Amino acid sequence: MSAEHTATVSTPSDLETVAATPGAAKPNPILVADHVVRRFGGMTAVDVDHLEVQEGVITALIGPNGAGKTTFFNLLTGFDTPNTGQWSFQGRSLTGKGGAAVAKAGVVRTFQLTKALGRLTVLQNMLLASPTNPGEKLGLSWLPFVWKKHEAEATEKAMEILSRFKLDAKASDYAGSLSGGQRKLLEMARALMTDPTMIMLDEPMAGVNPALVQSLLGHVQALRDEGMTVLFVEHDMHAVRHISDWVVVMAEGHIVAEGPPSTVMKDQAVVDAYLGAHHDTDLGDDSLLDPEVLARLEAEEENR
Ligand SMILES: Nc1ncnc2c1ncn2[C@@H]1O[C@H](COP(=O)(O)OP(=O)(O)OP(=O)(O)O)[C@@H](O)[C@H]1O
Repeated sequence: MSAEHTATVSTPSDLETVAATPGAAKPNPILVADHVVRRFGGMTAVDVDHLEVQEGVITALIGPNGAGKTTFFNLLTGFDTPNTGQWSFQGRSLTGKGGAAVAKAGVVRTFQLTKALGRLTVLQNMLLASPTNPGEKLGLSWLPFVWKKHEAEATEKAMEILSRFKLDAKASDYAGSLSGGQRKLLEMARALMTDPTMIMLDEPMAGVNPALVQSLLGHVQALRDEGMTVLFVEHDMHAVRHISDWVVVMAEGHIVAEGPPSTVMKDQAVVDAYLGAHHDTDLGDDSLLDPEVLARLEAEEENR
């Protein structure tokens, strides 16, 4: 984290004064995007005029299928190139930077666990996500004591993160043998190997057993409470309503609404376009976030 950002600690209440309008200015924006356009042939997948993501809060990016959410994520994280547009993180331009440079700047995204990664163990997955061996920069990584020290440190860090997500007992299991919920936890755990300032989660609740959704939500909130900025794409509206501090709605490539979940999810245009009949149900039973209940749910999930 840069010096200028350690000085300011944002909390969700800082958003109370922000206007619920597309492109609204935030008190402490960590990511700012302007005029980001991505076309595929004649089709415009993303056309975001202006977006500010507030530091230290959980922002959900929602919208119907094909709205451009994943494409926008890919652009911001250097995995795709826009036709036009600029964006910056902590005041520094990230425009045109590739995935590795974006990660180095402190922005990391989760990826779905692919088949190939499923054939590696949980610990190997974690070590693959570890930042480059510092010895490589100096051309010293071939020296056994340099790489052994790095490997030992990375393993220790990986095991610490795995234990936070209660996956340490699975360290030597093949990642492919994990349940849907455990895979999502591993995706999050992998992302934390780089000590990010901001984490971007692509559908963290997809394919997760409802019992474990509560646990995942708790983990995401814990990251925010530790000061991390979270931006996540999600279709599960209960999850969005329950943990988001701010919601941004995309449709046909544009940002069509943004605001606190209570406001955005009542917006008739958003409800009609997207949320359907169950928009007013909040899954948010905080008693389920009780650590003992969570431990039981996680144990059940593990034994499945
Ligand atoms: N590589 C590509 N080539 C051509 N068209 C693409 C490509 N990637 C995305 N698109 C199109 O761009 C539009 C936006 O897709 P995108 O996946 O970003 O939407 P999304 O909001 O993430 O949807 P979903 O919620 O279904 O994941 C869609 O019409 C999609 O078909």
